[in-house]
Amino acid sequence: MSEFILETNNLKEEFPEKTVLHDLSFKLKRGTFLSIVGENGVGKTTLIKIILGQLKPSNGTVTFPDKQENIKIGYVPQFRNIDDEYQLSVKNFIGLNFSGYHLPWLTPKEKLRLNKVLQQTNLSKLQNESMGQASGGEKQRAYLAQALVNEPDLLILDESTASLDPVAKEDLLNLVRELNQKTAVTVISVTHDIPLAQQFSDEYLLLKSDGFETGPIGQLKITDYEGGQEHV
Ligand SMILES: Nc1ncnc2c1ncn2[C@@H]1O[C@H](COP(=O)(O)OP(=O)(O)OP(=O)(O)O)[C@@H](O)[C@H]1O
Repeated sequence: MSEFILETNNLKEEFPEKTVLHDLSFKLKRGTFLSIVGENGVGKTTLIKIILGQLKPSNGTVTFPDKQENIKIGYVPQFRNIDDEYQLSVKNFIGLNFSGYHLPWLTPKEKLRLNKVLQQTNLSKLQNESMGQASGGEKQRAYLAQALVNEPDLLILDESTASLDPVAKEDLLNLVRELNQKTAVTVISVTHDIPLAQQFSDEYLLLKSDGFETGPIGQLKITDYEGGQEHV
């Protein structure tokens, strides 16, 4: 198994109005918690879409040294509220994401996995509650649990804590960090919250309008971030 889960080489995305990602090359070590930061519009979500294979870069490549088909990716979206009337239980909501989900019941193996993920995300007690009645932080933990059911090698959080209150933000990231340290799942977190990135990550990737910077999180200075504090 390679030491690296993915690497990008000279990535560039040319949109009609704008070019983002300027010969972006970096290697991500397995087990790392990487925060991707940068101003609005510098290409953070574009990079995630390229990694997920949803968008083809205009130039450059993303490669998975251990072959793409062997790498499972879990994705946690930005928080979106779910209608109060949404009746699906927390447990069934999480189960929706099992790959090969096509039966109205779960296999014994899937049930075991679901119970483990419910425990890992502190949702066991809430499993039979309806998603509509869960708090914002609980809903977001359910999205995290959905991303975890297929035992991903790489977990991608795309501004997943934005719109949560400060306590729920920290709870979610504490959980992700614990999973990262216990199970060695690699984490990529896109965020505008520099203090939280500094608290929870190992490495950073700062995208800029004309380039990028990467290194250990201790080297990321708030002043490096164009716009600084006003975006925190
Ligand atoms: N499909 C597209 N066609 C044309 N332009 C696009 C497309 N997707 C993104 N862009 C433009 O590319 C730039 C980068 O978008 P992207 O969503 O990757 O930025 P971001 O860094 O994630 O921003 P934010 O912090 O606001 O979420 C933006 O100016 C956006 O308008």
